[in-house]
Amino acid sequence: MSEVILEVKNLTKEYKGQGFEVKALKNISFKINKGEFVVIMGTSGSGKSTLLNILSALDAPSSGTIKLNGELQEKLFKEPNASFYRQKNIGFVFQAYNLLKDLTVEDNIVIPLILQNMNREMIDERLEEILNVLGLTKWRKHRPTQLSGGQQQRVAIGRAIISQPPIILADEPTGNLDFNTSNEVLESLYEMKNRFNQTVLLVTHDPTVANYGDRVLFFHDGEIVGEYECRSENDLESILNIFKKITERSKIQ
Ligand SMILES: Nc1ncnc2c1ncn2[C@@H]1O[C@H](COP(=O)(O)OP(=O)(O)OP(=O)(O)O)[C@@H](O)[C@H]1O
Repeated sequence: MSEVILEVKNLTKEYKGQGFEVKALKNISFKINKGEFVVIMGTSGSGKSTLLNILSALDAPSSGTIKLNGELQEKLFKEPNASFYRQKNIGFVFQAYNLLKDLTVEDNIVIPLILQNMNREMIDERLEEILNVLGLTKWRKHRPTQLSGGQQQRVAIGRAIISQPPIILADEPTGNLDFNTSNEVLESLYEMKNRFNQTVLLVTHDPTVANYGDRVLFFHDGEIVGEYECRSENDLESILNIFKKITERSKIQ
């Protein structure tokens, strides 16, 4: 039976201010199994960033629970618990790469293991494998400014995966890349997830990107309004159709 890595239950988030109240997440529930690549695809303002912020412990939910690796994350939203939780549990891949510009490719990739005080021999062993799978061996001594956008994002993927965290959260990881580079980066991410049985949750508004997932959850107006199991590379049309229906419905409302 598949092992559940992340379980989100009845999650809500309300933002209240002077004269406004927004329900950014309305009773969201879903599960992700170990090794699954799940994509959250949604219209603008559907609550994708809100969800990622909560899963990263950058923001607290109004109600609901998050279980990661079988552990209920109750006291999560208070520093220093939040930083510790992030370091232990989450690999991040951002749209803007967020690499340290003064460090080489290899030093950027090993940061999470240095923070964990792993011994150098083990670090080097993992580093070689990651550089190899990501095709970055040749660039290992380069600094981020000496790399293309696609190469920088592959470094960020290496950094996210090297500690094999329970989950990788990827926020529009190919938003700054052209179509071909975007596909290359997503193929790298997919290959890495297969190699290490890594669980990935990726957020996007782009159907082509969503097509790389094993499963797509469709978000609209703070709710999960659809789900699609990807079976082959020909899923793009189905994903597009579902997304079109969702956006058309939102125009009617
Ligand atoms: N700090 C905040 N204060 C008030 N409202 C907020 C805040 N952050 C988000 N919202 C509102 O919550 C809703 C969901 O926003 P969110 O940023 O999660 O959407 P999104 O799906 O990530 O959108 P996009 O794809 O455009 O980035 C929106 O209506 C937004 O205006």
